[in-house]
Amino acid sequence: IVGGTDSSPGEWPWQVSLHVKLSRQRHLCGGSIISNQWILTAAHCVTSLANPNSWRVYAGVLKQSEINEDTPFFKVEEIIVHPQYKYAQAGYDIALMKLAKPMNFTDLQLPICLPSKEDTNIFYTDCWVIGWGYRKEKGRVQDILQKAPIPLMSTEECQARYRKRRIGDKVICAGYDEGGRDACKGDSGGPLSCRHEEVWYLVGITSWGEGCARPWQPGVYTKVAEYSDWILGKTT
Ligand SMILES: COC(=O)Nc1ccc(-c2nc(CNC(=O)CCc3cc(Cl)ccc3N3C=NNN3)[nH]c2Cl)cc1
Repeated sequence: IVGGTDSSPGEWPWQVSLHVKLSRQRHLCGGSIISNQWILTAAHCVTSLANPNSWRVYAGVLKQSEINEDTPFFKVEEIIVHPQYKYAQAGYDIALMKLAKPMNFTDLQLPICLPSKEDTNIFYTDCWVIGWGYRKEKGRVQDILQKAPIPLMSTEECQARYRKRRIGDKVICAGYDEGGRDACKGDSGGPLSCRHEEVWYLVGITSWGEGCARPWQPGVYTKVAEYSDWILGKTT
């Protein structure tokens, strides 16, 4: 996250850190708890590593330094990538991870609400992007979970800023025309969380952008409300 600040313990209890363990282990992406057995993340996070056994899901953590060989994690039983996904800029950048065992909810690990598909007309005004990603384009993964408030942008405004790309209605853009606050490398798969009438909703999944926090280059997020049928169909 560029231009963010440290989060507090339990501030974003739905945020998870997705680690990959091959020879070494490292944070690869963010993700969101949507039920006691399902994590929602970005397809581009998992297509490189389709083997569920390579993944470790860490919930209830604020700092990456809390994670060591003794830290409990959730194993992944199944990974479901959206069938129309090709690459992030083409959309459908959404995937589900089924945990091998259901988690117990605690103050530090709780699900976030999915927006309903009728939600596409709610104008969210209190949205935050969260993650352990870089604070600048040539940076490194951060220890303390970062948060930044980001205003949503209309599809028309977003298309005007990304002239060479097709910005469809299944993505949502968020950013500042002056730049300065944005997601960055290592944040993808994580939530764009919006609070509406005291309830937090998973409005977007961090997907792509042209650089990080550049002027006129907003972040592009998978619009979760457009996928509620797909999510419910796969998880119930
Ligand atoms: C010790 O462990 C490690 O070092 N781990 C580690 C893990 C992951 C990565 C990593 N992840 C990605 C995937 N893309 C994103 O995360 C954000 C994309 C994005 C989304 C929005 Cl909305 C806005 C802007 C951008 N944007 C554009 N340019 N940069 N960011 N790329 C790389 Cl590199 C690097 C290191």
